[in-house]
Formats: sequence, C-alpha cells, structure tokens
Amino acid sequence: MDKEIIEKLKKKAREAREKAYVPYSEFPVGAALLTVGGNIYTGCNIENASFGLTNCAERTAIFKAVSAGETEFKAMAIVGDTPGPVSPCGACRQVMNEFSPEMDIHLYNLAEDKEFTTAAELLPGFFTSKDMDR
Ligand SMILES: O=c1ccn([C@H]2C[C@H](O)[C@@H](CO)O2)c(=O)[nH]1
Ligand SMILES: [Zn+2]
Repeated sequence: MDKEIIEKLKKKAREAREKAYVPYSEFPVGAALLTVGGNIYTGCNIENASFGLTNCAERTAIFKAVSAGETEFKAMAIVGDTPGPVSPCGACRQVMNEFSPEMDIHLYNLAEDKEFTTAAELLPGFFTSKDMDR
C-alpha cells in the first residue's frame, strides 16, 4: 500500500485518540479506517460509568463506517500509549473480520513502534456466517 496513505491513516488515528472519552481508564486509543473506495472513518474509545459498555476505538470507527453505508475495508491504523504496538481486543478482532478479513492492520504506540498484520491474522478461526450453515 502507498506509504503516504499509511502515514495519513496513522496521523488520523493519533488525532482521533485526542477525542477519546476515557474518565475511568485514562487510556485513550485512536483508530482510522480506510475503505476500499478511499474514504476514511476515525474512532476513539468511549467509556461508560457501567464499565462493560465501553466501546473501543476500533469498533467506533467500524460502526461509523457501516452506519454510513460502507462495509468494505482496506486498512486500519490504531494508536495507543502502550509499551509496544497496541493490541486490539478480541471483540474488535471479531468485528474487523465480519467485514474484511483481508484488511491491513497497522498497529502503533506513541513512540511509533509498529506492527503490520491483517484482520484474519489477528484472529485465526474467527466465527463467520458460514459457521451458521447447517
Ligand atoms: O485496542 C484497544 C485496546 C483498548 N481500548 C480501550 C478500551 C478501554 O476504554 C481502554 C482500556 O482498556 O482502552 C481500545 O479502545 N482499543
Ligand atoms: Zn476492542
């Protein structure tokens, strides 16, 4: 993929992180999602006094895109203040794979340590609609 667009995604993820609503964890995360058509949707984590209702940055970005009518994704950049590149939770890995198992995933921390992977690689054996065929 074009290096410029990857850099742009990283920047947008860092900017989205600034919008995180994290009064409980004080751990902001940002994500930027590139669609196959070239549009970018950003997301931040959004917490709640009922902690389990928290929505991660990754799913916020995906849900924004889907609610705008977009379901085919090319790449996502994710940024958190972690010792190494941030690691998406299991729920987000499953949601990524619902739409685009082939999508590139660029993981970063603030020090710009990075890891490149794909949605499918992040969740081997993910549950799909095919698993409901009988
Ligand atoms: O990849 C990740 C990991 C964690 N979080 C959020 C959930 C919660 O608000 C906070 C601490 O887990 O970070 C994300 O948004 N994305
Ligand atoms: Zn998550």
